[in-house]
Amino acid sequence: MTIAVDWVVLDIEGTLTATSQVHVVLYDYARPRLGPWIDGHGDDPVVADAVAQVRELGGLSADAGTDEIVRVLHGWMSADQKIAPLKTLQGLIWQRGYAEGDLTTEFFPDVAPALRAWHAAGLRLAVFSSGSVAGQVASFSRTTDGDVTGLFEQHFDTVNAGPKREEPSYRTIAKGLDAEPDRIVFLSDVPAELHAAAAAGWHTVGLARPGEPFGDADFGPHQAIASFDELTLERA
Ligand SMILES: CSCCC(=O)C(=O)COP(=O)(O)O
Ligand SMILES: [Mg+2]
Repeated sequence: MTIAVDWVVLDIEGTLTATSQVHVVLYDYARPRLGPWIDGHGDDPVVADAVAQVRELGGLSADAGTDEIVRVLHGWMSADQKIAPLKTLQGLIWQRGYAEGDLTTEFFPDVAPALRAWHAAGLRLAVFSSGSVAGQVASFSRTTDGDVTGLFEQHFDTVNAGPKREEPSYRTIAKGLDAEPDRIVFLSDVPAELHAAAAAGWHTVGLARPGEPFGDADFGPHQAIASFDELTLERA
């Protein structure tokens, strides 16, 4: 499959990394650290704002303590609800984890060679993930394929773009990239995300990676591939 575009926008979980990299490695790392992080960073306005959002969205009282907040956050993680204040707090914890060498991102084997080839061919790379921008950048800074942060020009999350399954988020990103929608391709493992991107006029490619949650999914009108090796991208 060959597609000619200027921008390649990539999802992370299920597209660049195995789902277990997020749900097991990263979630297990964040889980016991949420409470201590909240207690240790009460002066950080980002943390204070996230905590206030957890109280509101989690139906807690305004004076709910850290234990109650952590219980809500753990519940969201168990249900894999990618709610913005949870992603913000996780991102801060992961940022520290990568900086201290506790965490390393493992990409699928086809990913780093493809990213480097597309970048070398003049394609511009960006990310759209539910993971916070801080978490995205940190996770690219220390991978089994080295530091790949320099390959990416822009990062989008549910805070600066919006929900991944809603068309307006993709219009916001296209504006941020200063690109016409038909000059952008979105790569994701989640059909509902691809539907939203296609509704905004983007090219779409589904990742049906064997053994992943969406490995056998019905990608409908979207072309589906099992590996980046099956995809040729050219600069428009
Ligand atoms: C270090 S970013 C981790 C990714 C993450 O937290 C996540 O929820 C992945 O969601 P995606 O939208 O990339 O499927
Ligand atoms: Mg995904």
